[in-house]
Amino acid sequence: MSDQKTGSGRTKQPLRVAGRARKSSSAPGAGLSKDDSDAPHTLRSKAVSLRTARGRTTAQQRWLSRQLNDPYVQAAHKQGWRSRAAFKLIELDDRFHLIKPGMRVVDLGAAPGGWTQVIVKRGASRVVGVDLLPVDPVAGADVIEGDFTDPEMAGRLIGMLDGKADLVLSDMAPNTTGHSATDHIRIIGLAEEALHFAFDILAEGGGFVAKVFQGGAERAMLDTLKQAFSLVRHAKPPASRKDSSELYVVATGFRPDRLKKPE
Ligand SMILES: C[S@@+](CC[C@H](N)C(=O)[O-])C[C@H]1O[C@@H](n2cnc3c(N)ncnc32)[C@H](O)[C@@H]1O
Repeated sequence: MSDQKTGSGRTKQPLRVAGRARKSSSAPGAGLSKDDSDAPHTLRSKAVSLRTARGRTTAQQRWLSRQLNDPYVQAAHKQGWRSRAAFKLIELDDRFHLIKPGMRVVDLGAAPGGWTQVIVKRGASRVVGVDLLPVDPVAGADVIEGDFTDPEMAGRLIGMLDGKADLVLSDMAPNTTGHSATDHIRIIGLAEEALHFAFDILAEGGGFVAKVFQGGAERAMLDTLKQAFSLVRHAKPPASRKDSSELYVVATGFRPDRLKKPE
């Protein structure tokens, strides 16, 4: 990846994690995921094991070849990010100036921890997160394993944060089914849950970012966002693959007074 000039006085190469990237918990030993969060340093060993399988070009091999030739995967490996997804947050933050030193941030769908690394590196003072998958510890953050949609999870995260949040980020993505309408509805469902959680935990003026897929069902969520935040934008960061319908909603300036009170 080419270096990013942030426009906010930040260094061009935003993070250099000392030493080699750690083994990621989201690098599934059993099979390959299409998920682009797959930790880059595990790919070579996957390639070796796939090469031992004789014969046809499988979808896995095509996926692996794409990963190996992806400049973001290579840059993540070199710079010590746990995922290529880290660059998406870097790009979103460079553009929208979301993370400020001393902030309290919630990271939903954190594994393997690329976004968590970025949040900590950019100066957040308190970072809590959750993922279905275990996440190797990130110094300066507390990430738990669990399902965000569990009824007790929101309360657990609120307890861990011990106060209001300045920023709620959701990079959660369900496993794709291949049926785009179904995938769209599932990811919007997760984003909506994240938004309602954000309503409970965000301080006035706070921000909310969530991954969605283009497809239409996000319109209702956008209406809610526009009501509750001063500014709502869409962004597809350059690191987001062009052939993916993924994009992010970025809402800033939370206005709790504008939320409809229950009757
Ligand atoms: C694209 S990955 C996140 C990548 C991460 N932001 C990073 O930079 O490393 C999406 C994650 O969402 C998680 N996820 C999906 N559904 C979830 C749920 N209901 N609760 C918690 N995590 C979930 C998946 O396990 C997956 O690790």
